[in-house]
Amino acid sequence: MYICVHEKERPEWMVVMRRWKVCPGDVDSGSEEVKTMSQDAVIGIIGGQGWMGRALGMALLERNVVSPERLVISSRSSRGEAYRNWPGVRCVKDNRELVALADVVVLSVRPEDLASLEVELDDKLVISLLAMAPSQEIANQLGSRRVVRAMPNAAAEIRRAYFPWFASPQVSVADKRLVQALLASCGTARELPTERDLDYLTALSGAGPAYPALLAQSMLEHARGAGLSEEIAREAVMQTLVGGSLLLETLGTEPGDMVERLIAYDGTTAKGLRTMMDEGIVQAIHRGLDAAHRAAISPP
Ligand SMILES: NC(=O)C1=CN([C@@H]2O[C@H](COP(=O)(O)OP(=O)(O)OC[C@H]3O[C@@H](n4cnc5c(N)ncnc54)[C@H](O)[C@@H]3O)[C@@H](O)[C@H]2O)C=CC1
Ligand SMILES: O=C(O)[C@@H]1CCC=N1
Repeated sequence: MYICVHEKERPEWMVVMRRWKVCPGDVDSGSEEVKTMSQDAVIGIIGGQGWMGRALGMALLERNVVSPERLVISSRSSRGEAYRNWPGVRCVKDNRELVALADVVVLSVRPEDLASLEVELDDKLVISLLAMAPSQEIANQLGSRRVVRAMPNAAAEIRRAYFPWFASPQVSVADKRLVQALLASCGTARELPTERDLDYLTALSGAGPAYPALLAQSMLEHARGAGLSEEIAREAVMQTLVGGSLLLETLGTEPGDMVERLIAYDGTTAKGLRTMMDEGIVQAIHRGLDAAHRAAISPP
């Protein structure tokens, strides 16, 4: 199935995939590089039934970035429940079989499972989603120097992840175009200049959806304590957090300016914010981000 969208309205992944001849009749046939990374590339996801692996696999299929026949996933059970509506997707248990089939291997197991992976990538392109595992460790463990580290977040499940990535020097320009197109299916993908930035963003955006969840939890507890019904408390918290975030994004306002603007009323908001700041909410957030960052660079 092919999607026809006006050039100006095409999302980034669609523009790139068209360059790889995904849509017939619109081929940049002048580039050998583009031909090499054409629709023939098979994507394998190790851990493709887990939270992140499944989110990426589903996004690739639903957005027609990869056809079912070009997707292979491995899981411990070999049964591809998550992919039952996509019979063309190959689900395997043996990661060596996946590696033999795939041109690009996405690694989406937990960091503690990395050491027990017995595969040899023979310099195939690998995209690791693992937190706390440096490129060098991935290269040593999997036998490929073409390593991309990418950091999704839980919002990949609804295609709203911030998905930064860093490529080792052996990754080619064509590889990078492919990576950007694959990851953009889950939200906003962005190449980073250094691996250091990726480690930092593991704490900020990788872990990020947990932070509004904590805020929502504490607001909800407070609303329940104030005697609101469960239904109204939940609706009020969710609509407020979503609406407030969309307001910042839509207006493009500097967050600090929005805080000042609301404090300037010198009313209820000012009382609430000043108390939270006097109690050390900003320092608590900074200390939390520092701790998550430390964990990202020196795992226990
Ligand atoms: N969940 C999140 O919000 C984020 C996760 N990450 C990273 O993504 C990676 C995956 O995390 P999740 O998807 O949340 O974990 P998960 O536990 O949901 O998924 C991991 C999957 O890998 C499978 N698995 C383990 N060993 C395997 C093997 N040898 N062969 C095939 N499959 C195997 C497991 O059965 C499981 O289905 C982690 O390394 C994590 O650091 C990064 C950013 C955010
Ligand atoms: O908590 C973790 O280690 C992973 C990385 C960022 C989000 N989840």
